[in-house]
Amino acid sequence: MKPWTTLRPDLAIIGSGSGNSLITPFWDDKKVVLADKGIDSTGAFGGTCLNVGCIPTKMYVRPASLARSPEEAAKVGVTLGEPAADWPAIRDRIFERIDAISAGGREYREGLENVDLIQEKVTLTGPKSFRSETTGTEVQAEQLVIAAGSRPAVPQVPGIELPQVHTSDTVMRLEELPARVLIVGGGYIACEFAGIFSGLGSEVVQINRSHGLMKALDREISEAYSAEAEKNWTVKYERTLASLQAHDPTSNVGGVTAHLVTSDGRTEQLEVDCVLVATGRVPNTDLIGAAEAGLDLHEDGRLAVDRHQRVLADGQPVEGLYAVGDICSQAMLKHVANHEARVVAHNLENPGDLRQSRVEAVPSAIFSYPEIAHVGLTEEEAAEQVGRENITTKTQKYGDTAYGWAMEDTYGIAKVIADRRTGQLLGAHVMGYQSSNLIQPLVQAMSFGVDAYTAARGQFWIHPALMEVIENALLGLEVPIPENAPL
Ligand SMILES: Cc1cc2nc3c(=O)[nH]c(=O)nc-3n(C[C@H](O)[C@H](O)[C@H](O)COP(=O)(O)OP(=O)(O)OC[C@H]3O[C@@H](n4cnc5c(N)ncnc54)[C@H](O)[C@@H]3O)c2cc1C
Ligand SMILES: NC(=O)c1ccc[n+]([C@@H]2O[C@H](COP(=O)([O-])OP(=O)(O)OC[C@H]3O[C@@H](n4cnc5c(N)ncnc54)[C@H](O)[C@@H]3O)[C@@H](O)[C@H]2O)c1
Repeated sequence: MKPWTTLRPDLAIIGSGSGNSLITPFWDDKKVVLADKGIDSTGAFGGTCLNVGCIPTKMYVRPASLARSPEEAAKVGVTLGEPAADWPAIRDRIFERIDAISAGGREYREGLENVDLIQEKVTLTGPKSFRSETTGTEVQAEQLVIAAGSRPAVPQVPGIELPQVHTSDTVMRLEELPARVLIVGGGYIACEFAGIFSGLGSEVVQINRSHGLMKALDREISEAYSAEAEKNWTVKYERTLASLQAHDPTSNVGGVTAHLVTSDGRTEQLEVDCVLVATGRVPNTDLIGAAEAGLDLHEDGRLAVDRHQRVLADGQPVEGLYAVGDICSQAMLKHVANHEARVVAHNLENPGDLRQSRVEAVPSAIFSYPEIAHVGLTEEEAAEQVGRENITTKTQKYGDTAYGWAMEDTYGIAKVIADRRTGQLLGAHVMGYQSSNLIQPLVQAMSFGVDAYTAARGQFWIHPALMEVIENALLGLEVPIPENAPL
């Protein structure tokens, strides 16, 4: 065992994902400790988004959607050749870029005189102190930010440890494109990978415990998306994974038999080459020993924070102790973590002028096939919050706009929900081509409090761009026309 060294920095951070951005020039003449154990599967620096999350997944979504071009082209009279996805080339293009960025980020931090990097797992020893058993370092910080993220939740069924079984942390580095993939789960990660693997040419079977996919979304969108997914790959509802058995237990290349159980108790078997488990993510509060350090947790294991992102202990904010990202946020989204990091960066530097993080109009997108984007309330939530009689909704089909005709689109929809008394937008849900971009004017209107009529008529919409689907959705709402409204 190494002798213990004690560091007393002005700022310590656990987590090099969103936490890494907190080391602003303000800290140049002060001492900072950054602790990160690295991504479990690769040891990489820089957290989930860069290494195993948003960025590599979307770099796979792009080739997968290009591989679908022949079906899209055929709708408008163009015949394209049979697509062939070169998985090793796609994988290497993605990770050559990402691994270099991660390595460069680590090297940069290692080279900074004012920053000590602890590249090991650390555990809290008090609200603003932690230790690394491996390096024998104890850190007692003036201010501490916990940005330790989340990890995949894996159901503990027999065979789950087989090498053919993956989470999003490992599946993107497979040697070959699997011919048959079983995807377990009906949420973000499961739906994105179902789109990727089916687009690239794998035979995909997606199973979900209940009926329908993306069930946390507006019901109309969840139903429309599920119907499209069912056309694009095999979806089996009301099934859980009971166990997995390797065909050849001594090899990690052969297939596996997945034993499923239906909700009415029947058993089924599936032969696949690879299993992706995407059944949610858990915050890493247990890994850092948050409860043992006396910090408050939500029921789902997240750290409890106030609007200034200060961590609570016994219901009270601990001065100089902050959290950002998946470890504390209900929405496990990178743009939320980034916003919280900007707020915390300000609060660390200005303890006498604390700012709050914004929780209104948080959008997100599911980059599946089709793509979905949403912001604000679902229709059910809106009806509950303001009364069903006070809401107005409009669902605009892409296919009923000029660009939708050009695309020969058959499934794209944009749904908007507003308060019919004031015209304020309450929620927006878009499914279809480029929905993650199309939704942005609605996020903007909600963020700046622009009513639906003014949002529609107070600006030009380029004709005949696909964005007209959003203009038409807004114009379809039954909302008051403000006095002197734009024409
Ligand atoms: C497959 C996938 C796709 C995604 N796609 C999107 C997307 O398209 N858009 C979007 O907005 N969001 C997406 N997300 C979510 C997004 O990646 C996360 O919300 C975001 O990366 C969280 O950042 P963070 O800083 O909270 O945590 P992380 O980036 O996970 O950083 C936490 C760091 O803390 C380290 N750590 C944990 N415990 C310890 C410890 N005890 N000691 C030392 N170090 C420790 C970890 O190793 C890790 O490096 C996706 C997530 C996944 C998994
Ligand atoms: N594009 C994006 O923004 C993006 C992409 C990926 C992930 N993420 C973030 O990461 C989070 C985690 O993603 P996720 O897809 O793992 O979680 P999720 O919460 O979106 O979906 C989890 C799914 O697993 C199912 N499930 C849970 N426990 C199960 C069990 N024991 N057996 C069978 N099924 C089970 C749930 O019913 C649900 O369908 C998301 O909530 C999101 O915040 C965002």
